[in-house]
Amino acid sequence: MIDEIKFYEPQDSYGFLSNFAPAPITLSDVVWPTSEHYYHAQKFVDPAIQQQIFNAETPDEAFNLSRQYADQVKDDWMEVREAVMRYIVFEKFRQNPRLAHLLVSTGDRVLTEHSHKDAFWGDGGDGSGRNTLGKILMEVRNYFSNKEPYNLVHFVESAKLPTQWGTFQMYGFVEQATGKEHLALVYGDLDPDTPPLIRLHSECLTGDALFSARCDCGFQLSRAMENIVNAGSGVLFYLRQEGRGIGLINKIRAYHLQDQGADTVEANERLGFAADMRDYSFCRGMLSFLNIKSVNLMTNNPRKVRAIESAGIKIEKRVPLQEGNNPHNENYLKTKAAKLGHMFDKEFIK
Ligand SMILES: Nc1nc2c(ncn2[C@@H]2O[C@H](COP(=O)(O)OP(=O)(O)OP(=O)(O)O)[C@@H](O)[C@H]2O)c(=O)[nH]1
Ligand SMILES: [Zn+2]
Repeated sequence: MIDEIKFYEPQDSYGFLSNFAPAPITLSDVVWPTSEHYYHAQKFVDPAIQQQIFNAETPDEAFNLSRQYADQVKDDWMEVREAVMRYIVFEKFRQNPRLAHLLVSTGDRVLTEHSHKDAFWGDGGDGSGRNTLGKILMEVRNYFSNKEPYNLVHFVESAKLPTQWGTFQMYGFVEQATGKEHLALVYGDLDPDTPPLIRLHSECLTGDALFSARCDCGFQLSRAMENIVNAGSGVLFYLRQEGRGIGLINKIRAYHLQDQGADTVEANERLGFAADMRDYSFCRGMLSFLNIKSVNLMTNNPRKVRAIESAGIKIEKRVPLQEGNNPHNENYLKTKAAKLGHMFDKEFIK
């Protein structure tokens, strides 16, 4: 059986593939509301008709107008229509990164416009049609599938996550290079022109879920979520980089060495690891999915700041996140400051 996605109505699942889906496309300083509007307007040389189609309230109205003026369609339209469609479908996805991510996330499934009315662009309803639109979408998908940041993570699904601080929208991603599952918890509405308050939180099962006081992770996690809710909007990225990238079992090995006197950096090194094995480059994929170009980043870690910047993300402001200092993590925090360069206030680690 072929794995196929059939789409048609823009409000149905995979409706974003339809030309009727709202997807603003800017060309020569004007904004076309949908690819359908643009496509129909190109049939005419008369600028008045083009303008009328541009102004159509809905894509259905744009379609109907083009039928109304059928006798004025330009002579070579049948020769150029496929090229026009290819161009505008490509622009639709290039200019709407969320849609490009969703397109790439369809993987290698066959995309079919399931249209009873159309056997050229669609499948004709019974599968006998040419599905030219589906083929163009698959070509465009091929292009973005091989391109950063679209190939870094695949978005899978989103759902509500009510918490003690407020209700977040949780987005699930799969990192393409490793198969790891990462989360973005979005609170409130993100404005594309304002850098949101974000936290890139590396997984620490012991601190985040098991209340460990050996580190500051659990305390930072709750404060970060609280801060985001208080700010009115923001994103907590939960990155599956357990143990600074060495994994849970190796972190227990490292803790064992620390119980015997090693510090957090020495323990990693004795196990044959670098002090910090994390790679943040895939974060660009999640940020681009959320249309975030610059951020206010909650962290004390200068390596994280550098890594994020070198992954192409602009840090507008660093927001310190000093939480949970206690007798059990006193040495851990001091080592972080001395060897990893964490920027803590003197009072926090005294
Ligand atoms: N290998 C190792 N990992 C640890 C140890 N203690 C905590 N971790 C891990 O360190 C990571 C902490 O990550 P973050 O909370 O992002 O903290 P950070 O990189 O110090 O930076 P900020 O909190 O942003 O300032 C988590 O993945 C923890 O599992 C340890 O002693 N050894
Ligand atoms: Zn921790």
